[in-house]
Amino acid sequence: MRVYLGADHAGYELKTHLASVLSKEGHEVVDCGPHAYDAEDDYPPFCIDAGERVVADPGSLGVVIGGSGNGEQIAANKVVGVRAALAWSVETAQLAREHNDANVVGIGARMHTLDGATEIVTAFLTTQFSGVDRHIRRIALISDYEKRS
Ligand SMILES: O=C[C@H](O)[C@H](O)[C@H](O)COP(=O)(O)O
Repeated sequence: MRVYLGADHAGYELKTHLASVLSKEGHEVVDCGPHAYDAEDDYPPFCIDAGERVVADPGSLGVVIGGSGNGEQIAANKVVGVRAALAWSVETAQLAREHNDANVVGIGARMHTLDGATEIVTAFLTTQFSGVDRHIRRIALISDYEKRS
């Protein structure tokens, strides 16, 4: 699977770790930056870029990483067609895919160990959307609103 990664300084170490782990697992990882550690950088451009690339590449998924994951999720969700979920456990990551068909996950690197965060991201990447009618209906309501706005 193609996986787009975006972050900021707070997520830089985890992004680097994930790029290595996911590549070894056979994923095609696209690093949307930052490409060097800069303690003063800002997450929006990197997360918006990751979100745009996911939308332009159906079947791909995105991971946006910061200190909390909150701002990263907010930024990615500004891209039309992105459904970014903040996941803080394996279960919330799985539900983001099963119920919400999320195509981007936000992760708070300061909230987890590297291994713990990797487990959450792996759960997100390996879980399928359930395709259940009620979830399709709810996602369509969100998309309809997005198209009207
Ligand atoms: O929601 C935003 C993220 O958690 C950022 O990674 C965080 O705000 C960065 O904080 P600071 O600039 O204090 O390192």
